[in-house]
Amino acid sequence: MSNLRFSAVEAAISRDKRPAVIAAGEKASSYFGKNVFTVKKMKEYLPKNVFAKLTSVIEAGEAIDFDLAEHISQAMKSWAISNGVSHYTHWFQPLTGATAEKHDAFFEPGGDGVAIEKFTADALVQQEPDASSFPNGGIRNTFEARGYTGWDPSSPAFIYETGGSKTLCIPTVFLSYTGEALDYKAPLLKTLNALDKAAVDVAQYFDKGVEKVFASLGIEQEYFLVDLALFNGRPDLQLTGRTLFGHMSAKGQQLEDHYFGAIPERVLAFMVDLEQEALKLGIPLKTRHNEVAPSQFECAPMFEEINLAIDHNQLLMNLMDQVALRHNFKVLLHEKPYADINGSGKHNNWSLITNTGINLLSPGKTPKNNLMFLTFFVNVIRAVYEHSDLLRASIATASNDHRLGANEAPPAIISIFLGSQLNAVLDEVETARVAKKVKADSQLWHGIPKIPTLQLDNTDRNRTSPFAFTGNKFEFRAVGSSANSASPMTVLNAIVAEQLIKFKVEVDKQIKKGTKKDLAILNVVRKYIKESKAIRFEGNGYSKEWEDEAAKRGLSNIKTTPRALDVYVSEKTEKMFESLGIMTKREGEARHEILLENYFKKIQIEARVIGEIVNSSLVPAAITYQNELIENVKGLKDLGVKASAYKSQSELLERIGEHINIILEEAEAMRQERKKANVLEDVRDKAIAYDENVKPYFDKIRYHLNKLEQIVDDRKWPLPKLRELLFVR
Ligand SMILES: NC(=O)CC[C@H](N)C(=O)O
Repeated sequence: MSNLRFSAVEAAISRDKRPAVIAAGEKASSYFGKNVFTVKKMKEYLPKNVFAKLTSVIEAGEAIDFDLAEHISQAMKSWAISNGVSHYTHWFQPLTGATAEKHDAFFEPGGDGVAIEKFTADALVQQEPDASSFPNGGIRNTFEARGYTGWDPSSPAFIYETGGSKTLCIPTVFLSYTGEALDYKAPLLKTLNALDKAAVDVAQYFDKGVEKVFASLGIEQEYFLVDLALFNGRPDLQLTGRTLFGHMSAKGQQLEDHYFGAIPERVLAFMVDLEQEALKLGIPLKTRHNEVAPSQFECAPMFEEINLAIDHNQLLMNLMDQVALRHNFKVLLHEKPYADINGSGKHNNWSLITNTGINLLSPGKTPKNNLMFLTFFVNVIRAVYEHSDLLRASIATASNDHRLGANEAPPAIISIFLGSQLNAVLDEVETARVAKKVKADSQLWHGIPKIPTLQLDNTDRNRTSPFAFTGNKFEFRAVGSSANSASPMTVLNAIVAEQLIKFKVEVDKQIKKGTKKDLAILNVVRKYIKESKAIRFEGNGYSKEWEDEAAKRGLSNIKTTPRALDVYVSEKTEKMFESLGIMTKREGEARHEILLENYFKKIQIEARVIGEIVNSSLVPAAITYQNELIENVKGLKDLGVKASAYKSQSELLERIGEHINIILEEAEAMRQERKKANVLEDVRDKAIAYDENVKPYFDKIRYHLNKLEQIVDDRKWPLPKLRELLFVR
């Protein structure tokens, strides 16, 4: 078999289909967190008095001083070295979307041929990577390259093992020399403080015992697996993460036989391996299953504190990639690797939890608790209503644009699904007659409907909703599978913090005027319910009626990234981020520029790959077959066979010729549009040009290539077909 396709198919077919699952041989609980420098391990490695000091610092939420950092660095070093670690690195999340690391050895020569293993507080707390080589939106120039990574003690250090080498990874933020955030983590951490303060202030209306509120997050991660050899046979998958052409396999997901089906053994072996590695890193993976599309799967951990959950998800994506290779699989985290079947999301399940263990988005059993629930619930709705465009922007990428609006992924219109029960509750609160003057507490509660205890997930499911309430949390479903969740979660935390601050101002104003506290709260809650009604939608998010209705309600429907991102630099957004101390105007502008740049570069790469595949691979294959047909028809004619006997062959020849011609014409026209876009100076103009003038060619070219794929001799088609990518495993 000569061509790459057939050798790839052969390699994929001959893999061991029933590999033995490598079991850890121990209970998962015995190795959970084995590679994490947990508080328990710190206790083991730190002197008693130092550990006591650390505990009190953590409890008070104070900063760790240098002396304490010195002790921790020594403890960390001893723990790491006793586990066979040779190097350490600051592990950070630049705006590339991936994680970054630069390793340094503990080893240090001392002179006289002796050497020691060294790690100091300095090395733990701060490092200096080159900031200009990372996306920085003009904040850093090549000649002023300095940037800093700074230790985030709220996320524990861990040992990452790869290729027999072990590295101590220290989670850090990444800032420019001038102090601007150049990463996803720094703004997220800032939102946590803002949210904590705003939520505590409101929670104290109900419970003076609440001293801390944190956001929790559980991230469902969808992904595709494809055999490594087949993946390597597709330059488009390799370079862009998605197939840019390929006729849909005759059998796709239409029989719905894959979802929750039995997991193929080869895939299961990968999953078990992944879970074991994840658990060692303290990532609490709990769920695994087949997703809807063929070769699509999902894994999900238990929820955690939001900063940790996001670090863990970033780590998990690395781990998935690494572990998959051991099984000769490639993990596809792209939102839409295959055009006509489901794409992949990263559903973010978000809630608010108090230090007293109360989930503020879980309806309570008593009327008082219900009012607390309603307060937070309605404030989140109001916040999403107010900043829906910003939430849309927070999930906008070139790859997610392909996913939104079809195949169980939410549309670009942001709306909230509450489920019939809670919708009815809000309607009741809105219209209930509440006594103007409350003599006794008991009277007030007439205005608050009894909320039935909602079991987790007992609300109906609406897969077309971007933001759905699921019993005791909100699920932001629009987040793409390859995203760093810190982007949408920074926005969500911030807008809710801003909203809670406004709420308290309004309630306090009423209290000052003499309204009883609970009534004042209820008044403002009712006002918010009325104001934010437009964002609530229970129906089919894909329908044309909803598009029209949403437009009438004033909700925006921005389908592609370049324009969706505009809101990042709107006055409203800048004011919100600045007033909460999360991002300065300059940081916002830099982010906007980085995202636009990322967008046009992604489309530019796709366009180039299409050009290359068309010209050097698929069109030549079609021409080879066309030549065979020409010979065939000529031969028949020469033999004197009557024309009606090769009429279809002649027509086939014509069809092939027409498709080839259109493909070549369109590819050339696309190249010309690219050239025009490339000379545009302004990055927004460039991104829009790529979106509106270059991208439309993709589907046109794909259409004709797919037609060719169906008629050209299968033996001559050089690149793996979708049916092979999706079903050979
Ligand atoms: N079953 C599901 O939840 C499918 C979700 C879908 N894959 C998405 O893109 O979000």
